[in-house]
Amino acid sequence: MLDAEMMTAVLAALPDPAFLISRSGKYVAIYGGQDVRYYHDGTSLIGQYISDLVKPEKANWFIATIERALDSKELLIEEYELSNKDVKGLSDEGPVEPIWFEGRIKALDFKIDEEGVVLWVASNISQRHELETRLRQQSDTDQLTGLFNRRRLERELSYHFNAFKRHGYAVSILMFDLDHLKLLNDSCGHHAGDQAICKIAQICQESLRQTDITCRFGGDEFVIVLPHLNLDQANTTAERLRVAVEQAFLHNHQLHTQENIPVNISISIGVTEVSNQDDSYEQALKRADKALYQAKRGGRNRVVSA
Ligand SMILES: Nc1nc2c(ncn2[C@@H]2O[C@H](COP(=O)(O)OP(=O)(O)OP(=O)(O)O)[C@@H](O)[C@H]2O)c(=O)[nH]1
Repeated sequence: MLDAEMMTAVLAALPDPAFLISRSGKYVAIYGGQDVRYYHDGTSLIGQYISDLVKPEKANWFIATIERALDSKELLIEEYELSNKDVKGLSDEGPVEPIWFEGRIKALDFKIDEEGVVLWVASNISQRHELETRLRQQSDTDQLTGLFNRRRLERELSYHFNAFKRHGYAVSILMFDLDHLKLLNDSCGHHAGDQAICKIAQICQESLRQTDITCRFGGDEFVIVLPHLNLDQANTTAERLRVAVEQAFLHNHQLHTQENIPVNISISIGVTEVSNQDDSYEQALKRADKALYQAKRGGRNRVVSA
């Protein structure tokens, strides 16, 4: 059997720090987590209160989580970010960058100083978190342009469609397509076609608001979701974008065929606003697609709304 001394040694050897924290947020004890590559020494925290050590917003979250663990008696698993700069009184020795933690929090069935206590094991998951973030970004991003891809667009449309239904704020959609890209590819080469696609992506990013969501839908088709813009405002935005593309290629990025004939690049845009009659975002997207088709049929380099 293990004696008390052995138990103390076992607890001290725990790879991840394990805190005992009371309902009021007092650090009662800490065990393990002594590898400075992963953790800061937390012994200076003992006897102190979370609310005195971290900013109010974060402290409130810690206290609420402790209360939830105590009241539910369930094992809670929570991810959170913390830097030693966020916690008063921690030494500088240890990781420099903020750490992503996975906290495993469980109520203990005894009290200390008449207060419920939880065991809070904080594991450093920064590497895993960074990998997850990178993978999520990659799976949401179009490789050529760096814009969001169709998969991410569907998520955004779904989110804003539901928000429209619930909160009633306007949501508009632009769908646009390069004019005569095939001709450009054939006369100037595929690389010039790629360059034109990238330049247009850049123009979108420069001329739209940060809250607008620009996506490469596929090939030479793009979709932009404009939260909080009604049809009139979306038409104005579309026209501004059309002109910006036309002007950019006319003045700064004029492309030429191998015979040195200038090639004018333009886009055709379909615009629509999500309406109460729409049962799904797909209906609105189809409307924008039809308007785009009309813009092409009407002679290209124009905006049509539906
Ligand atoms: N360079 C390049 N070309 C692409 C890419 N994706 C699609 N295309 C080409 O873009 C052309 C798109 O064809 P369409 O949209 O039907 O026709 P278009 O020539 O653009 O003519 P309109 O859209 O009718 O004005 C096809 O020839 C595709 O091969 C890409 O990533 N790079």
